[in-house]
Amino acid sequence: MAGTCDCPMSAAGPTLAATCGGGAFMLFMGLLEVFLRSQCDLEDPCGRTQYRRHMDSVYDFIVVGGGSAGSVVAARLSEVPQWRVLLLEAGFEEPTGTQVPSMFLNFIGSSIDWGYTTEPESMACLSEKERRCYWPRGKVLGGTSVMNGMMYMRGSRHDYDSWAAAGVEGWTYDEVLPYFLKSEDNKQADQMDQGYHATGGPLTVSQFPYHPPLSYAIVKAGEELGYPTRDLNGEMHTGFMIAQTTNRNGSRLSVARAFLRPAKSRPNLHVMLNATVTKVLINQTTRQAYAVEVRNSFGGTEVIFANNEIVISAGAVASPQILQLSGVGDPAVLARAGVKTLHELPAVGQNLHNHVAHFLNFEVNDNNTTPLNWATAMEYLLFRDGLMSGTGISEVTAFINTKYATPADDNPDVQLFFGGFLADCAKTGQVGEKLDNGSRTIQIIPTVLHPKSRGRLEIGSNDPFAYPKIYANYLSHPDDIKTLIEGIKFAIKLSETKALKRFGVRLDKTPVSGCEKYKFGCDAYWECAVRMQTAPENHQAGSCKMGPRGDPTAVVDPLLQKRAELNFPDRSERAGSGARFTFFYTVSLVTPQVQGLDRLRVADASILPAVPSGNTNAPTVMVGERAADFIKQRWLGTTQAPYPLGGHGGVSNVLQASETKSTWQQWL
Ligand SMILES: Cc1cc2nc3c(=O)[nH]c(=O)nc-3n(C[C@H](O)[C@H](O)[C@H](O)COP(=O)(O)OP(=O)(O)OC[C@H]3O[C@@H](n4cnc5c(N)ncnc54)[C@H](O)[C@@H]3O)c2cc1C
Repeated sequence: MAGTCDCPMSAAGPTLAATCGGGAFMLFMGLLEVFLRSQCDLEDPCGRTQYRRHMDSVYDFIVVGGGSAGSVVAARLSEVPQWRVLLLEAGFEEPTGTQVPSMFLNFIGSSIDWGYTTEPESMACLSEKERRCYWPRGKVLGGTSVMNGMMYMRGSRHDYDSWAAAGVEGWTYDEVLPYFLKSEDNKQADQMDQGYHATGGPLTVSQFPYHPPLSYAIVKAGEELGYPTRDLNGEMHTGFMIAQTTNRNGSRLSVARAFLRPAKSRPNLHVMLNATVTKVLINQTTRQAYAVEVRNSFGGTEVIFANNEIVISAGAVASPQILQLSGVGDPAVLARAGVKTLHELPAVGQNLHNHVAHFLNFEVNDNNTTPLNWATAMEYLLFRDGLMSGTGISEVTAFINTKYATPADDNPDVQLFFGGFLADCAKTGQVGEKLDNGSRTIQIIPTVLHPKSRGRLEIGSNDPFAYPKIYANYLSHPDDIKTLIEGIKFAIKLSETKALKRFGVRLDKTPVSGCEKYKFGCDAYWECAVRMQTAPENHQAGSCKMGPRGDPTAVVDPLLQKRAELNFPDRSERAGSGARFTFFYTVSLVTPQVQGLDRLRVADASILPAVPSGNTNAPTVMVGERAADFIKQRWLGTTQAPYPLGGHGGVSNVLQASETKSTWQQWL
């Protein structure tokens, strides 16, 4: 394998044995870990980001959070050699075990997981302890891209066009597509829809090297029900697919690995780990953000100044939390928490939403052995192939229409995820080792793509280390329940196809505890089941919503100030299609910037006004790309300020969210 190990090893992070539950797994998983860490391309001691122990006191740009968006923003800004960029990340380096695709669930609940729980829910997660849903989020360089399922999904044309139709100018599908392409290095571009993929970007995109036989059977089952197998990031968004993923040669490609490691030698990029931003400092006269307060790795507090801008990329939970801690938010919320209001913006933390799902268990005929043993381990260690090089049948996905969606719109309302055949934990690694529960089960997980339920989050105190209160409010809108029930019925129909019957797939009809009083399978039963055993997806979005300038429900602002024609002729060579395509597109010169404040942006999943139809990593990377590009245009490419300067001592774009609707409508 490529790479050299001739550099100091990184800090280990949680061990695989520990992520499997310790004790009984110690010997096999411990040995496996030793072997994995000796593989240079996985451990990558020489390629890893160099981080600093001490910060300078002033930078041009400060990026808060080194996750899916923040890694992109920091890497792209530091392409400008004269800019000094600081990336502050609360977590540490990614552990080597996370590089193995089949271990993708292991790190949930480990020390690299923030491990948020919601406040007690009234209509969902009812069988969870205290009715709280669990929200894993990466606390590590690379953020949640270090613990996600790696599925590369962009969402549909309809998603982005609807944002634009709601006033989020500059974000139609045609306007965002070039930014997906900018990142992409698609290793199978020739097998995908032409004109929708690129090569040569930092983010390697490809199917996993190995597919369990059941993966093929699932897409065949979809065909039996009339759904084509197709590139779901291409022309159409409805159908089945063994998805492409962000893996490189069978190992996880976190966004940090893709974007930050290649930038590790840039002297103008400083990366700090174990550095938690506790607030952003805002000048009350100029209404400009000018510094961040950071708890550094020594436990001390420092103030670091930004000459130009501060970009908050701390994710859908922490970004609104940081704004509120900084005095930006709803005055009532801030007052309750003991934080002085500096800028009234009640939308901060509102509009929080997420895909919502239900796990259906099915039994399958199988020899009932663990898929992780010395044979699969060796296959991975030597060839980066076999079950460890993928996520089992979680690599398959489908976008389908229930009776509530119109197929002609190509705007499916349910995504199916699958689970099973995961080579994750084994006690002995012997061929024939039995699974714990004595039978092989798989899961089909129907997921509501356009949830109408909305939640919110708010800080409960001015302690920056106290988790915010998350009110997810799942399944509070009746349409979400109705759609989910139809998704469940489709999943059962899928299990009854010839293709899946060959594997003996059969629904586990054990009633969900608490729902025994309903006849199994009727709508009332399923409603009870999904409320008891709610599966919150991991696609939290919208808590710093992007909206038209002055929209009181929006936190950040995509106002189109000036149009510019940009040309990326190199895209045509990268398309891998043989067909030349060149994008001439117009872009907003203003990006998600906090409404009414200057030099403060938010760029991460929190700005998505409505969660796209699909997984959220690729859309978040796209947001990072756009943010970096717009910042470059502001500070390098324009001679005039992108915002109209107001009469407030040079204050730009001052517009209080408390202004009336009629005031903000005049901007539309
Ligand atoms: C289990 C799981 C599976 C998933 N599977 C998929 C999938 O298969 N495909 C897909 O597309 N998406 C998937 N997702 C979702 C996707 O990974 C996320 O939507 C995406 O990574 C979010 O990116 P972000 O930049 O908004 O936040 P994050 O990537 O979470 O980044 C936020 C960063 O900010 C840091 N931070 C937070 N607070 C502070 C602070 N105060 N100071 C400094 N740093 C701070 C955090 O530690 C973190 O590194 C999955 C998510 C989970 C949890």
